[in-house]
Amino acid sequence: MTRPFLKMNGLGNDFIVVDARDTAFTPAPEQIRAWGDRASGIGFDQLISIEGSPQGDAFMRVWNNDGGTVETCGNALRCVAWYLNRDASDKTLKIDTLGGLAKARVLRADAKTGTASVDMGKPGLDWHQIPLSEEMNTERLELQVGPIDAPLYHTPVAVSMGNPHVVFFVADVNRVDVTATGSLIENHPLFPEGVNVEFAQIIDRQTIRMRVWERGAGITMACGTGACATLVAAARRGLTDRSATVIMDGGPLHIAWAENDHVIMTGPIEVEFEGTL
Ligand SMILES: N[C@@H](CCC[C@H](N)C(=O)O)C(=O)O
Repeated sequence: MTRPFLKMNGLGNDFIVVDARDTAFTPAPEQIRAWGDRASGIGFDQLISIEGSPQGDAFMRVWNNDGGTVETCGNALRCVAWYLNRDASDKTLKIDTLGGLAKARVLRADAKTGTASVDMGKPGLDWHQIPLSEEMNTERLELQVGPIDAPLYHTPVAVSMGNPHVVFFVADVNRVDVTATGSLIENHPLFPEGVNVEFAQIIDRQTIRMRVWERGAGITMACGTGACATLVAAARRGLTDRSATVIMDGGPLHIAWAENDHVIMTGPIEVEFEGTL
């Protein structure tokens, strides 16, 4: 059976989006890995299917390119919002995910691009079994990768945005070996279900530079849930205001942690091409 898809991205974090509202889509993990391979397949960070939902406008299912199902994806939520509301009518969409219900508004849309704002819900500050202090320090996690003068990574902040994140604050994000360090932390025994890893450098109280190692996908150009987790971690530690721009390799997202505890993510989407699986 053939399936049409859209190749989309949010700040370079890229997806294959399949509309499965009428016909079920249940790809096997090895098939996802083959499609996701950038050398021999189509290449993407996540595979997304849009399904029907009894409690929302749609259900968004997410697989990483290693074939594993995960709870949610912030950048893909903006893409799905654009897909469901391409005329950018003044409408709040409810998009359900395994990580919880998100509410999205499309602020601008044309045939190939758009801007959307997503209420990602409340961050989880006690998502993991690891003992967290008041400051949410994961005090048992400390590691050094590389030569003796390499940076020491320690006391990250653990935040759930529906999916798990640990955020490390560093003096210079350009000195971080994201692949070596990120893959070690993703597979650290403290995180039996794996974890997304953010390395964040505070520029000023409204600006954070962040690089990410995504669970099940490796280095990506941007991570929406990672940007939200980073802002929550920084604001909770008193390093930034509750509203800031998080600049990733693929560009900036605006994140606000509102007084009602909800995290609002605003940023762009882009359509690259369409095709058939
Ligand atoms: N790129 C995403 C997150 C995708 C899932 C993540 N790798 C996980 O395993 O939880 C985003 O924009 O949030």
